[in-house]
Amino acid sequence: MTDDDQEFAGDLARLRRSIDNLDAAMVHLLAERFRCTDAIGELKARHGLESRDPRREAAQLKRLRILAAQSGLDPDFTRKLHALVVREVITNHEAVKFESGAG
Ligand SMILES: C=C(O[C@@H]1C=C(C(=O)O)C=C[C@H]1O)C(=O)O
Repeated sequence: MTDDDQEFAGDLARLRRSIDNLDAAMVHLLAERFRCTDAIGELKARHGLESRDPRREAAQLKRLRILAAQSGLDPDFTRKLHALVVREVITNHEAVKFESGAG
């Protein structure tokens, strides 16, 4: 192995260790977020509120677009990620509503 090969292998391993740490953090952050949205789903079902809150989502998207631009993340990717997460949250809320007999 040349010095260049060794440097490459070291860089790749170091970067992949960071990615593994970041993936673990993302899983923990998402788990915590779903714990909060599950609790909100229970509250909404109990109080007869709609699962979806378009005004809240619009405010989140506005804020996320700014944060993405500030941190160098593609704002469109941020929008797609938000849509994916919220879609899952709404599915969970609808299930809770149905199970509670409010659906
Ligand atoms: C969690 C809520 O319910 C829905 C899910 C949202 C989210 O995942 O952030 C935001 C708005 C709602 O459409 C909420 O109203 O806060």
